[in-house]
Amino acid sequence: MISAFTGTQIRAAEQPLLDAGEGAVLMQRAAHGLANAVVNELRSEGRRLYGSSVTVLAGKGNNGGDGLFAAAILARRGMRTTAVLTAGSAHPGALGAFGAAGGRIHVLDENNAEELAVLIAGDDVVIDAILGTGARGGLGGPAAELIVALQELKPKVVVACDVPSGVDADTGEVHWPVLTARLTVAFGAVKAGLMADPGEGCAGRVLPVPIGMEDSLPLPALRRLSVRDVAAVLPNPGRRVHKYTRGVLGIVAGSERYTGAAALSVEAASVAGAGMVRYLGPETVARQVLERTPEAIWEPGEPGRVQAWLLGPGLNGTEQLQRARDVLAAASAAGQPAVVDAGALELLPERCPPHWILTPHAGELAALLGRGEVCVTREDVESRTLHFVRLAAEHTGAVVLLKGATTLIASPSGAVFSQSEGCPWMSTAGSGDVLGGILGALAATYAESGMDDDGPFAAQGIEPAERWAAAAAVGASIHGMAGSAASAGGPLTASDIVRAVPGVYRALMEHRTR
Ligand SMILES: NC(=O)C1=CN([C@@H]2O[C@H](COP(=O)(O)OP(=O)(O)OC[C@H]3O[C@@H](n4cnc5c(N)ncnc54)[C@H](OP(=O)(O)O)[C@@H]3O)[C@@H](O)[C@H]2O)[C@@H](O)CC1
Ligand SMILES: Nc1ncnc2c1ncn2[C@@H]1O[C@H](COP(=O)(O)OP(=O)(O)O)[C@@H](O)[C@H]1O
Ligand SMILES: [K+]
Repeated sequence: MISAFTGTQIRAAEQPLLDAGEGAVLMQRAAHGLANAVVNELRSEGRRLYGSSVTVLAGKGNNGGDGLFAAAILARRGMRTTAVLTAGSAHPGALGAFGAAGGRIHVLDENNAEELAVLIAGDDVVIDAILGTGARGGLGGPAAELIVALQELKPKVVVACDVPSGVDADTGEVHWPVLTARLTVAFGAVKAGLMADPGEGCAGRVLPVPIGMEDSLPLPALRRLSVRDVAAVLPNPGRRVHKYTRGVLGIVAGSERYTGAAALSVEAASVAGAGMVRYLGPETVARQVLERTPEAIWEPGEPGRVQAWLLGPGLNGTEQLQRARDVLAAASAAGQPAVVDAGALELLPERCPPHWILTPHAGELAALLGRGEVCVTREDVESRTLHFVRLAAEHTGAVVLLKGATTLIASPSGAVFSQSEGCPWMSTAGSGDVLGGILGALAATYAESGMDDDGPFAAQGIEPAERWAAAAAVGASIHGMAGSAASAGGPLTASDIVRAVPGVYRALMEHRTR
């Protein structure tokens, strides 16, 4: 499990060490971690350190101090080093060390941003150490000009010091312009803003470097399940199971207009481990669903028993909407878990049970919040994903899974998970319907006993109030892994994601036995 913390939490954890006069030691550890990361990045490209060039963009705070100390280490190891002081002044000790190691210094001013950008862009590595956790807002003036010009010139390798400057370490909000990093070296722990969009999109790979305050960290603001975590909680049918004990999922999806959504979600649920899928919908749609997944059962009348529901993909028309309304009311009364997507999001009651999982994309989340009189646009949600997903979970009382390049899952208890295994090729029609099917299958499987204190989530130390959010994170992770496997770097269809799901399960099961 990767845990992420806000800048405020990390500063609080550092405080006792700072009070004990250990600040300089922490900074040295950070600088060594950053310098080593630069060395490894160059070596991974088969480059020699000696004679390679690095520029550090250094702000006036401790972030700039970390960058300058790291550059001093690199200068002593044979790199040609340059510093650009973006605020005129810099951490005195670090600047002294940098000068003593033989680094060249430029001071950014109103007139030289473009010229410096051209100079820097030719270097092998650029270290962004302008702003860290102490930033208020983003870059302005000549520093912003420098970053805009540099971004256009596409420097070879950008390594961000702690966070890319301009990314809010607590929230992932981005104050443009930001220099997109290939690697972000995070000191002490990963910052929450590196695991939520749009911040994550600027950070590249994130490498946490311990600096000695890790034992004092509080509960994380955000968590990400690793492959090992997902493997550990994956339902694994025992010898005595049968289809009903494995979990039956009821699906209300599709319509005459959107037949494919029903077909995709039913097939995805079937391959993602549901014991059985009962489909509820018009006969014309059901025929196509069964053609693709003959294993599913069509329920023209009163449906048989289920452990969980998936409602919403491709939902349209009076008859299907009424069916979904009835099922939601029944599921609420019976205390059954439900995954609620797309068209069914409009049918939700004001407060939902905490074991319902809502799966909006940014536009749908804006509409969902609008029902509670929070007027926001899709763009607002996209620029403050962590804030709005939390707000939606708080307002609805349900688990809210916000889809995107990074998928955020907020529990009404306040816990948030972040998964990012997918790839941009997955932004294709029907991809969300497949996710719905996977989540539905997991909900049906976990419904009976998965959430108990002797279940798999408890064994991973996940608190009862966070377990349904963790289950949704498992679904997002499997969906992302299946999409990336199906893509292998190229385009894909939603059907390809479905076909890749069993392979992902197999790989995870193997992981478990290792
Ligand atoms: N605590 C520790 O001992 C350790 C901390 N560590 C490192 O320190 C970093 C935090 O350092 P920090 O607190 O000095 O703040 P930092 O991120 O460098 O930036 C703030 C500076 O920039 C300025 N500034 C603010 N906003 C601005 C803006 N929009 N545009 C322009 N300027 C702006 C602000 O000046 P002001 O405006 O307040 O005069 C201030 O001087 C952290 O990310 C990690 O790298 C590690 O070494 C481990 C040990
Ligand atoms: N850029 C991206 N990178 C990775 N995954 C993405 C990206 N864009 C979208 N996705 C994923 O693709 C799916 C799209 O779902 P959705 O918007 O509901 O599409 P649809 O309604 O067409 O099925 C979500 O699971 C989302 O997380
Ligand atoms: K930085």
